[in-house]
Amino acid sequence: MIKVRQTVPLKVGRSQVEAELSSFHGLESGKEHVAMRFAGTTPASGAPLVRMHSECLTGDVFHSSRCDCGEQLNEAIERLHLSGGVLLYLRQEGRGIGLYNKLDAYALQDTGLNTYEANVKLGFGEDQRDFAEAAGMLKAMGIERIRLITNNPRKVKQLTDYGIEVEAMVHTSVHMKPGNESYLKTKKNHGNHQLAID
Ligand SMILES: Nc1nc2c(ncn2[C@@H]2O[C@H](COP(=O)(O)OP(=O)(O)OP(=O)(O)O)[C@@H](O)[C@H]2O)c(=O)[nH]1
Ligand SMILES: [Zn+2]
Repeated sequence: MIKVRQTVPLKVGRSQVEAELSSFHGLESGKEHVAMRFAGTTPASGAPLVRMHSECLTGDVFHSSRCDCGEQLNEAIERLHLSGGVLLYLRQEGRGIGLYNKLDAYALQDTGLNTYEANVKLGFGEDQRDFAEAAGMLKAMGIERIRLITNNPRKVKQLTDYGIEVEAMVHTSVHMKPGNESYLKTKKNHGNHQLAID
């Protein structure tokens, strides 16, 4: 049974907005997933807005050109600051394969494989993430109905299967930049991400 362990106030994001950071007991993976709750300046009525973000050290921290993760994280923090809601920051680097393996996958992508093929070539699944613990974290916070910020239908399906009602999928903007165009196109064409690109 997952329970909230500790909650502390802090300021986050580029605009240093107020949030509450929570850690958890009972995460079987042993990963240090956290949740950040935002009060919102003009909270909307209805189910709370949630962003379930998988860790990407290269994108979130170093603003790597290869992906859109850091931009999506910043966008989510800004939206949650306005509307209120929760950010789950999940320590599932590289779609669950870890940082070192993700770097191997990047090296393979430089030889012509796409992001999914590179995972498979390394002996992993295309996407190894499981969102059971994320669903448990939401329930521990008393949240069972949400609007989810994502373009990824797999996240919606998994949360639904784990007993969270996803009332709406709230898409992020497309964060295309030199270096991540084929990554985004592959997410759309192979991963069925709902991205408004050709
Ligand atoms: N294996 C692998 N992982 C990657 C690659 N590029 C980004 N990632 C990881 O993909 C994950 C992206 O997470 P999210 O942004 O939460 O999810 P998403 O599946 O892109 O879906 P959205 O909710 O629409 O953003 C992070 O863990 C990144 O580290 C890659 O080329 N290979
Ligand atoms: Zn990334």
